[in-house]
Amino acid sequence: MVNKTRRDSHEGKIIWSREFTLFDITFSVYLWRVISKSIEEEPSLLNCQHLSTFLITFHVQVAIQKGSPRGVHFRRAGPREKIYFEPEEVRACIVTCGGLCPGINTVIREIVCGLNIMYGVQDILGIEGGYKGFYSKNTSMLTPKVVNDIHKRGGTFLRTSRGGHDTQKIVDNIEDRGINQVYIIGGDGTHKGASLIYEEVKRRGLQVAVAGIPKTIDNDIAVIDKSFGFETAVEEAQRAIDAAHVEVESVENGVGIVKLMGRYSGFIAMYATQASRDVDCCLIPESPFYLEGRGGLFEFIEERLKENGHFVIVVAEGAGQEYVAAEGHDAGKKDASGNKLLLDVGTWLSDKIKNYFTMFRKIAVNMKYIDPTYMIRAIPSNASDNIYCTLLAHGAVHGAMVGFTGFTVGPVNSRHAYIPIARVTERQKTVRLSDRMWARLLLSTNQPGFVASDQERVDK
Ligand SMILES: Nc1ncnc2c1ncn2[C@@H]1O[C@H](COP(=O)(O)OP(=O)(O)OP(=O)(O)O)[C@@H](O)[C@H]1O
Ligand SMILES: O=P(O)(O)OC[C@H]1O[C@](O)(CO)[C@@H](O)[C@@H]1O
Ligand SMILES: [Mg+2]
Repeated sequence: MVNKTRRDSHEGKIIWSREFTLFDITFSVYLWRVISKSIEEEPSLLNCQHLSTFLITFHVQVAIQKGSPRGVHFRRAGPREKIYFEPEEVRACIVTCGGLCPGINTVIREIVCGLNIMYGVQDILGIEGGYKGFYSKNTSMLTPKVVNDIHKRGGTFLRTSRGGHDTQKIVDNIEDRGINQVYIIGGDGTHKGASLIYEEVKRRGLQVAVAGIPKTIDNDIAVIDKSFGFETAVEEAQRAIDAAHVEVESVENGVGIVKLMGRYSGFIAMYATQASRDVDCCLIPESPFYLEGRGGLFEFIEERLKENGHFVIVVAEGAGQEYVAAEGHDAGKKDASGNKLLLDVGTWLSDKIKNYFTMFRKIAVNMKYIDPTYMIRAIPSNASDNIYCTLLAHGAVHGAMVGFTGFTVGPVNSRHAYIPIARVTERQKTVRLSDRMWARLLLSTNQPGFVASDQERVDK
């Protein structure tokens, strides 16, 4: 399927087996001059001598990210005519870090099968238990047979962890084990770690490809259109919302709350609300809200209870953290990776609504609080995420085999591309309140915009 490279061992350089014609070279130089003006973002190469080859196909191989005046261009993901690594010389490893997400096992499976079946790579190691597994655990051998059924299970076959990223120890280990391709599946934190590994590998002059595969159920990774597992999560969230709706419409003054994941980004809550149509109000971290007074949540609940007899709220776990913290709950705790541990906005909101209606409005509300967060995160990916995971894994494999390094993969404006890791770690993706999706949500729920001033809130 691919032309292999020839190794010029005495100089430690890689040269292509096919000689370029003068036309190829002239054309490449011409293309380079024209195209380089518009290339802003490209992944690093393990060896600069590859450049002319890439240029020949480059003009049809870019994906463009909106958001800057000229757009930012990334190389298209996919197989290339020539590869950098001799398959029999590849020793690859795969590691999974951070929280769970539907589809991780599919990505692991497809990296293994992609390497083995498309390129004939035999030597693939599984790093157990996240970054710390590089230096504290034994590795396991991964073959298509070993990973054959794992996509049917949730979680990660390789296990995961937070914390424990020690760049020196990890790269020592990569060097000691003779690993030359590192596949890292994880979220923003994991990619920050991957970036440090890539820098250290480069500093030591190792010919090791470092490839990231973005994973986060929160869909908060910048640049890419969406992250894998997100669709599965939105679909599974419907079951919890349906249950809340059934419960509250079966009783008098039923108020249901469903808490969904989303630390700083309310994508799951926003999409699950839109999909369901049984939700009266969606609260996300990006959109401030308030409870009391004119235009507040309590007023809205009371109106809807009078109108429909029940009310369903979807709240993202990161929403309203400042209110919960203001009530004396300890907000300073962090997990092993340094992420802030969130306070439980679901139980806080439940108590607030119950107290307000029973004590101040003398209305007996029937509260039903559902927290399906881990149930949603632990399931296997649905059909469309499974296909998506396959594209990501194969994209990463093609990129590493061709000699790219320090990159992550993902769709940019629907085109799978190679994105320099630094691009996805510089910011987190959040819901833009000025975007059409949020406007559609407001139209469908007709919830308050929570924009009244303090004065307007009290002017009844
Ligand atoms: N700034 C950083 N530098 C180096 N390593 C980091 C950094 N932040 C996180 N890591 C490492 O990355 C791994 C995963 O990080 P984290 O727990 O934040 O999850 P994540 O990758 O962001 O995924 P998710 O948010 O979806 O759970 C951990 O092992 C952690 O030590
Ligand atoms: O409890 P854990 O496993 O640390 O993970 C919880 C966090 O992980 C995430 O799912 C991100 O992976 C967040 O939405 C959530 O706050
Ligand atoms: Mg994270």
